[in-house]
Amino acid sequence: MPVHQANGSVILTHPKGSSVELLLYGATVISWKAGTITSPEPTERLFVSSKAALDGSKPVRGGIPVVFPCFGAPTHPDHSRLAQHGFARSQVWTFHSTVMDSDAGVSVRLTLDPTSSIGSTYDKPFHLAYVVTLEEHQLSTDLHVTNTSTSSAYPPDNLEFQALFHNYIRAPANQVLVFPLQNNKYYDKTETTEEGRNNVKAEARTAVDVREFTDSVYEDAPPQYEVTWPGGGVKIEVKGLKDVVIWNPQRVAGTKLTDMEDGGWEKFVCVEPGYVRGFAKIEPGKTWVGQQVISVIHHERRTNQL
Ligand SMILES: O=P(O)(O)OC[C@H]1O[C@H](O)[C@H](O)[C@@H](O)[C@@H]1O
Repeated sequence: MPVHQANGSVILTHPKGSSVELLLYGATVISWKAGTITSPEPTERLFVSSKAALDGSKPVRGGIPVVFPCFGAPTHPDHSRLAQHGFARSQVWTFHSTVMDSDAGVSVRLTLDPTSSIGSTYDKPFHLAYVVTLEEHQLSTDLHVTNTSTSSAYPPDNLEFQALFHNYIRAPANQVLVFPLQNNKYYDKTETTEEGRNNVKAEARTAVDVREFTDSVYEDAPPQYEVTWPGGGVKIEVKGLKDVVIWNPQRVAGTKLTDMEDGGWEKFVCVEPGYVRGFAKIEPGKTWVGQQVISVIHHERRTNQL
């Protein structure tokens, strides 16, 4: 059975051996195993802290949490009562359907609609659909956000939101490079003052590393980037997700996270495609789609690109 559901989790298995596990809680992908052409044995590609809560008591520290409708602390009046990163990562989603089940790919759709629990802190009408697609060497996640308002008032009852895929890519953090982001503008959330955090910087490096505590929001990033390390890597292609956040807490911030295993920060880099600078805006009845396709890189790091 290529799509198997049990105890609040959904497991997708591809005929060529790759697999994905996601929780209905937060629609969080907690495992993606895939091989490469030269090393076909399916290998875990995501990091989940051994101290992560997987029982629905708090967002998962690892995998791919879905951030919606605000990134970080809320800054929009519609989000003012929400927690950091919004509610999508801490609500139980509904299994809607198997979208595809073939040699080309195995794909499922989860949905999230307003509930009384969500309504206590967020009252905008919305419908979310999350489609997760597994191929032999590739994982795609698509978030469809619909403004379900039926109001015909003017000005329109727009849905304004941020969205992001918080990918914890399993990798030797101190050897990771992310590129191409040279000359891209970014905001540095490790700055200690509000003024410093709001100050736009230009990325000087040919490739970005996370050997020090890093929390950078790249605005209007390219639609494709690579995350590589000696002997491995992934390529991320995006649609509708104009920004990308690169985060690694290193020891300095990692030890403050109660659900981070000791030294966990050495085992991943978060490369998070999103729409997080400003707000995506959709009119009543309209749908917005944000998509990422993560592929395993088969070649060694191409140093001539750096
Ligand atoms: O601890 P969390 O709420 O899961 O957030 C983890 C991290 O998410 C993003 O990468 C933000 O840019 C960071 O500032 C934040 O620390």
